[in-house]
Amino acid sequence: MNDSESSSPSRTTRISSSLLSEVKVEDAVGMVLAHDLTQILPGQFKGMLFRKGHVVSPEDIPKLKDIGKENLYVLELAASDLHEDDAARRMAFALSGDHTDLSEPREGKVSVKSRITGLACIAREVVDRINRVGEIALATVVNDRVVRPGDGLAATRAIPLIVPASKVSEVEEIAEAYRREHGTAPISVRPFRSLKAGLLTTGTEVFTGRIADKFGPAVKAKLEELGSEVAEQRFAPDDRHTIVNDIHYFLQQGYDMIIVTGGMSVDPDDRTPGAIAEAGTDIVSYGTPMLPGSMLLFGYLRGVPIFGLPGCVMHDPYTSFDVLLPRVLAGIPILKEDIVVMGYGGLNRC
Ligand SMILES: Nc1nc2c(c(=O)[nH]1)N[C@H]1C(S)=C(S)[C@@H](COP(=O)(O)OP(=O)(O)OC[C@H]3O[C@@H](n4cnc5c(N)ncnc54)[C@H](O)[C@@H]3O)O[C@H]1N2
Ligand code: MOO
Repeated sequence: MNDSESSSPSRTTRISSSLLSEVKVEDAVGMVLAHDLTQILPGQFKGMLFRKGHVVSPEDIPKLKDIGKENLYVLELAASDLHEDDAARRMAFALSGDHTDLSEPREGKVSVKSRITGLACIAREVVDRINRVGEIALATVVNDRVVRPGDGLAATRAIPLIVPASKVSEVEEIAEAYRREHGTAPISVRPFRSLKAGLLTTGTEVFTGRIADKFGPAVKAKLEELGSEVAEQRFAPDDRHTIVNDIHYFLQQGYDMIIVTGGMSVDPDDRTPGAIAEAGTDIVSYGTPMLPGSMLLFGYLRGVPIFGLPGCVMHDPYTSFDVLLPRVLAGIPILKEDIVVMGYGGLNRC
């Protein structure tokens, strides 16, 4: 806050080109609140006690004092300024695109939410540029996160109650430039395609029935959760030739994705990576710098995405498969560099 123009009974402050006059709570009966007022009761409640536009009544006075309000603002907004609610609304509108919804402003914040189950697409460079503008805040989830209907993607807020409209215009220009260049908004959601996968479970111990298959149910559950399915599961012993033949069989069936499980590490019986290569796969990466899931292989066999899944995918709830599968389902091509950068932050409980 800047200069104060008078003291008692009310103090007037200039913010940007607007005037904020303070009125003692006792003198505010009949007055219209200029912004939402928040109450925080640690462990119990955090939210609005009074909404912007509320007309102060005598019964409100003790409640206002309980949340520490001795004075309230009367606002004279200049044409070149924006109230926090309008600033947040305009920024959220400018930034958000496909499959998103906007909330109403609450306590100066507008939330951008997903309308569907899909992959959050967040342009990090835009987020950073906007947060360099100053006096405004844009917080988002990380790019490529799986979101469900109603999940938050981003929230916008002005830091002071009043911001120069030029700050918001700057945000709108950054968002518009991104849209022009990329044909999509900086914040959007990509829907998942519904793919049919061929699943080949390797391991002589499973093939011969020594142990029950635990990989099938785990992979099926992961695909179904995102709207895809295992169309057919086959079993193979640890024999390279058989694995190659089964992969080719899946290709002939026209499945959208091929998943081979087990036999991905360093034992002599681990035949899967060699078989996937021999089948003719363009291997993007064998080895993924993430734990669990470091022995995962990803490639394309005549354009069909193919995974080699290590044993941990059957055991650990979150592995490199959970990072890459949603991207494949969203139709995003996986490049070597996408896998290289998974190492930073890629150590999960393992
Ligand atoms: N010396 C090293 N040891 C391990 C390494 C390594 O680099 N050096 N990598 C580790 C990592 S990381 C993983 S993950 C595991 C798993 O690798 P594999 O994919 O080769 O798994 P398998 O050897 O085929 O089996 C391991 C384990 O899981 C059981 N299994 C496999 N498939 C099924 C199935 N369909 N249903 C039920 N159980 C299954 C199998 O019987 C074994 O008990 O390797 C680490 N070790
Ligand atoms: O493929 Mo394994 O993690 O990395 O457990």
